[in-house]
Amino acid sequence: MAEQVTRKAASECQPELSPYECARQRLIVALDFSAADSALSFADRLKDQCQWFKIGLELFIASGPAIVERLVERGHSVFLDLKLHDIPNTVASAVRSAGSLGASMLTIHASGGPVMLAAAREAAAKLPSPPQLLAVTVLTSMDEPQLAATGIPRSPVEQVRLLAQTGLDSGINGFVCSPQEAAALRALAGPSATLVTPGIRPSGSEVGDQKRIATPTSALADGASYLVVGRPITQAAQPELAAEAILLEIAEALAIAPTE
Ligand SMILES: O=c1ccn([C@@H]2O[C@H](COP(=O)(O)O)[C@@H](O)[C@H]2O)c(=O)[nH]1
Repeated sequence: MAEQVTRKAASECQPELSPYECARQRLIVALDFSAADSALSFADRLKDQCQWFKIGLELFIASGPAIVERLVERGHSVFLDLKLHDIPNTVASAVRSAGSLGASMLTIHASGGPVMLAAAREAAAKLPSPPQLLAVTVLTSMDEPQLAATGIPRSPVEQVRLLAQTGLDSGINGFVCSPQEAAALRALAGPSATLVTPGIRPSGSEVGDQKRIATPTSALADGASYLVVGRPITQAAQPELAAEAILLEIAEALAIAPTE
């Protein structure tokens, strides 16, 4: 195979980095805004603190693919959270299109099944500089009754394990799960897997529509590679202070118990 560089940032930090620098590499801020200008000015406010930004469906649909390039141009790493879920041929084509934009990570739904996952992996593998594919297991807004309502008679952790095993069997080694399943998924997937956890809530912050949450400290202790935080930072009265408090909590957790 031709030499290929995956645009994945290392989830473990180099030993020479301080815990604070390492924290900067492991926090992903969700830019859930409805316009490019608001997202970019918010990213500029946090530019000295945050390396990673997540672009989700709201921003991507409102502002188009150019938003990825504009964040990358500013020196940021981009997690493109499009949660692709369609027939294998369509997902493979979407991976080819999205994978050329410059994002470092791209999501697909694990529940699309093994054929779809393998098609996505094969499409990514042919790109000159592919993003790391992350398979979304069970959305952090789902609990057991919500799963049951969609015909899934399992607990979230059982369903996360099942979908992650499907991902692993299809050659995918990165997953989105809630911090409550991080320990189980780390045990299943091993130390080299990338575990990205939304549903992060610092103590005392509003939960909103999330169902399976944990603090930054707990998520890291359980083996999360990256922590995704949206509203606790974007909706804070002083986002810089909110981001700083989370970075300090991550840095402290890493200093006490390096997780990788
Ligand atoms: O299971 C999932 C997958 C993705 N997300 C996304 O992460 C952020 C979380 O934002 P908060 O404001 O911190 O709740 C958001 O963009 C979701 O689309 C998720 O929450 N859960």
